[in-house]
Formats: sequence, structure tokens, C-alpha cells
Amino acid sequence: MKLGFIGTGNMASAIMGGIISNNVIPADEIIGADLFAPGRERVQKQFGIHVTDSNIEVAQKAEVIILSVKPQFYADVIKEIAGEIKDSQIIITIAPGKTLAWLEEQFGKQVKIVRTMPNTPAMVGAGMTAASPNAYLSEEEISYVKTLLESFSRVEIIPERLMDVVVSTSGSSPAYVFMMIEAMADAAVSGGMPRPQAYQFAAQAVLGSAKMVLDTGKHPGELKDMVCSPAGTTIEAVRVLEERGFRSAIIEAMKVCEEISKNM
Ligand SMILES: NC(=O)C1=CN([C@@H]2O[C@H](COP(=O)(O)OP(=O)(O)OC[C@H]3O[C@@H](n4cnc5c(N)ncnc54)[C@H](O)[C@@H]3O)[C@@H](O)[C@H]2O)C=CC1
Ligand SMILES: O=C(O)[C@@H]1CCC=N1
Repeated sequence: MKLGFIGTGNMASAIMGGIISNNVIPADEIIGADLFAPGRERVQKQFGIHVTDSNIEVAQKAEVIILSVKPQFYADVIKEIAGEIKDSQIIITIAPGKTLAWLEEQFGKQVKIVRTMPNTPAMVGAGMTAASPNAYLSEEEISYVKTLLESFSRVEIIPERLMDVVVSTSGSSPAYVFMMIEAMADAAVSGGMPRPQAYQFAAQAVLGSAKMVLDTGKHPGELKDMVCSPAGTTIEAVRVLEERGFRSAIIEAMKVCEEISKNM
């Protein structure tokens, strides 16, 4: 097996979806373990991967293993599989707060580990992933992992100290963006637009705006100014958003998210 997942929940499914639909690794070379039978059956049906109730089986069979359980279960899962991990295998972690130093200590031996922070847009091949490899991976292995991650996301290799900032900026932020799209759609419905159309208008506006930031390289403030016609509609919306603390709410929420990640 080329790739194994321990935990086949939301984030693992998003990654599987991206990897399989982009034909990077075929489903029959992917294995996933989960304690929860319906969770295993769901990914088997949806993606056609092999499933098992044994984390050990994944540890014995997969070349690259993604630890996709919640941070609280990391210590137990590592304890369970550590004895099976060979020099050639690579462990990818996706949990906030679990540092390379902590992970190495849990394994209790030299293991190749790449600490990453992905996000659920991986499911549609539009993820953003940060990665910090430990000292035991060769340049070739780092490049292999990067290629794997690039099959479902943009990838940046970052210094590990930035990982908590990444959690709030791209790991968790899809949730805030979905909330904004939901709120925008509610306003559109209130203005008389049918709900399915409202989601389409709101989501496409968010997608297009994000694409403008990435494709033009222009400052977001400049792009905002381009929308605000003098004495127009937008500047009045901007005024109300400022009055209600829109930017400050986002900054403060993200600082809390970063702090929680640090202490997880
Ligand atoms: N959901 C997201 O947007 C993101 C999640 N992550 C990280 O991904 C990891 C998983 O999160 P989610 O997928 O959201 O959670 P989830 O709850 O959807 O999935 C976790 C899965 O692990 C299984 N599980 C629990 N204990 C297990 C064990 N001992 N052995 C095998 N399977 C076990 C559960 O049954 C569940 O299916 C977490 O560490 C989270 O921080 C990282 C980035 C984004
Ligand atoms: O909420 C969480 O803890 C995970 C980490 C980043 C996104 N979801």
C-alpha cells in the first residue's frame, strides 16, 4: 500500500478525495483504519479504498501513513503503532499543537515525520497545506511528500514555529468563510433571492475575490477600493462592517484559534 490513514473522518476523507480524483494514488493502493465501523464503510463506499479496524495493519502495510485522528488520540495511536514503524516509512501528522519534538518523543526512536496542517478544501483539489519535515527525511523524501500534498492543495514548507498561525489562517478558516457565505446567502434570501441561487452568488463572489488576490498579487485593500465606487453602494456596506467590528472580530477569533492550537 502506498498510503495509509489512521482515522477516516472528515479531514482524511477530504485528502482521499483529492488524491484519488487527481489520480495520484489509485484507491486500491490506499488503506484506512477507523475504530468506528460506519466511518470505515463510508470511505470504502465513497472512494473504494481498503479498510480495516486495525491501526497495526495500516502501520505494517503503508509506505506513508497519515495520522488523521483527533489530537487527543495521538499519544494512544502512536503508542499502538510505534513498534511497527520501519526506517523506510514516513508519518504525516495533521493535528494542531503536536510538535515534531513531542511526536519524536512519543515514537521513542528515529522516525521520519512531516508535521502538516491541511484544510478541507483539499476535497475539491483547492486545499492549502503547510508542512514541516523533521531531520530524518532526505531531500528526495521531502519532495515526494510535497508532490503528494500538492495533489490536493498548494503547499508551503514552513518553519515549524509558524504552524499555529497556519491553523488559524488556513486550517480553521474555511469554517469562518462558510459562515460568511451562509450569512451572505441569508441576506440575499431576505432580499427575495431563492436560496440555492443565493449560495451560488455568494460562493462565486468569495471564490472570485480569493482568485483576484492570488492571481493579481495586488494588495487586498487596493482590490477593495476598486469595488467601492464614490458615493456608491459598497462603501456604505464597508462603513457598516467597520462600525460592527468586522475586521477586529476576525483578528480576535484567529488569535484565540492560534492560542488554542499552541496549547493543544
Ligand atoms: N476537519 C478539518 O477541517 C481539519 C482537521 N484537521 C485535523 O485532522 C484530524 C482529524 O480531524 P477530523 O477529520 O475533523 O475528525 P473526525 O472526528 O471527523 O475524524 C477522526 C476519525 O478518527 C477515528 N478514530 C478515533 N480514535 C481512533 C483510533 N484510536 N484509531 C483509529 N481511528 C480512530 C474516529 O472514529 C473518526 O472517524 C484532527 O487531528 C484535526 O485536528 C486538520 C486540519 C483541518
Ligand atoms: O478544529 C480543529 O481543531 C481542526 C484543526 C484545524 C481545523 N480543524
